Amino acid sequence: MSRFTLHDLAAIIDARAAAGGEASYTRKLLDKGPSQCAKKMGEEAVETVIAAIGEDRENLIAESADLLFHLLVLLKSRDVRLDEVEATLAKRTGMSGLEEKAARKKD
Ligand SMILES: N=c1c2ncn([C@@H]3O[C@H](COP(=O)(O)OP(=O)(O)OP(=O)(O)O)[C@@H](O)[C@H]3O)c2ncn1[C@@H]1O[C@H](COP(=O)(O)O)[C@@H](O)[C@H]1O
Repeated sequence: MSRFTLHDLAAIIDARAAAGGEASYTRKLLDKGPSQCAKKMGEEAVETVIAAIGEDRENLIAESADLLFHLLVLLKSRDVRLDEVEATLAKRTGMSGLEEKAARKKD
């Protein structure tokens, strides 16, 4: 079985966004606009933090899945593609986190 990736999930989100009329969770959330998508992603981020602090490994995995899904929906709501985020990450490879932070402060 081939590996399911975030790109596969982003493609499903694209398809739901393009599908006319029929109700889907993704489409309903996108129809509420970027602010609601951001609010929902914020909730999922908090739930992920709580799961991490609670040391419940299975819950952390489940909440992380919710968080990544809602991040992709949020990016879609602002027409940002996953590969654009990946390109930014790629530019940072070979640079330490501390160097990256210093470089950002100069911008
Ligand atoms: N990966 C996900 C996924 N992860 C989480 N969720 C939904 O995100 C919601 C999480 O919200 P909460 O945990 O806060 O629960 P809730 O109370 O039901 O949410 P709200 O009513 O507050 O919005 C739940 O309704 C989950 O079902 C997801 N919904 C969809 N997907 C993927 O998107 C595809 C398309 O889904 P639809 O758009 O529903 O067809 C699916 O096949 C999946 O691959």
